[in-house]
Amino acid sequence: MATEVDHQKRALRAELRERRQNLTQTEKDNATIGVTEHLQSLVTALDARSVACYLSTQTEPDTRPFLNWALEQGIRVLFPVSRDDGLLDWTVGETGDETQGLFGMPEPVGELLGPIAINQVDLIIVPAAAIDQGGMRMGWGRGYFDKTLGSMEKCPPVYAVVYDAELLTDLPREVHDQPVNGVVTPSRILDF
Ligand SMILES: Nc1nc2c(c(=O)[nH]1)N(C=O)[C@@H](CNc1ccc(C(=O)N[C@@H](CCC(=O)O)C(=O)O)cc1)CN2
Ligand SMILES: Nc1ncnc2c1ncn2[C@@H]1O[C@H](COP(=O)(O)OP(=O)(O)OP(=O)(O)O)[C@@H](O)[C@H]1O
Repeated sequence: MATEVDHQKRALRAELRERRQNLTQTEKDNATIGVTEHLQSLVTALDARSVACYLSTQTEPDTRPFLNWALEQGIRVLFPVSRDDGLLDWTVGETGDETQGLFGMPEPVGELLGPIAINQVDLIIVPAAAIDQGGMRMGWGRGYFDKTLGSMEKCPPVYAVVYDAELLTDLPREVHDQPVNGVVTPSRILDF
């Protein structure tokens, strides 16, 4: 049954999605520069040798320049592959090809490593629609990262990537929602 919080989340997602769609190419290009720089600083500060990170869509802050840098550095990158049971498989995308996964998300093509492969990384970079000042995360509504993070015994640092205007005071919250340790925006890295 859809609850009041479900409705609030849905309305907020629609607003945030529209805002992203209205960004100009110049605004997106400037955001990419900042996000790339801050993701590189984060990986360097944590001395992460392996990271989990998604391939961004057209409207998400662009993770691709960061991913190219990470691969050049010899960092192992695990990419999420959506499964229809709500869990995420992971792949290093050794073929170099990209495809559209479930729901049209971009995914690399490669051997599927299964949900527990995520336990091997030093840093998890997650997509989000918004983050609040306490570090609670709202995603795009399929619960993939809530389930993944909620099932991990020992979780490395988790950072979300959002635009600055998506750092909100308060978010509607459900019991299964998982917080992040920090957030990367075009203008800064924020630790909770
Ligand atoms: N680039 C990228 N890859 C990712 C994610 C992501 O957010 N971004 N995911 C993060 O979990 C997973 C896929 N999650 C998804 C979550 C929701 C919908 C989706 O279509 N949701 C709504 C509409 C969203 C909206 O309001 O704009 C729908 O069901 O119609 C699709 C995939 C794994 N890969
Ligand atoms: N740990 C969990 N176990 C079972 N169901 C869950 C869990 N986490 C989330 N769900 C279900 O998934 C659906 C989406 O949850 P929610 O709106 O919090 O997702 P989200 O954080 O926006 O999505 P995502 O993690 O994919 O970005 C809800 O119906 C919720 O009940």
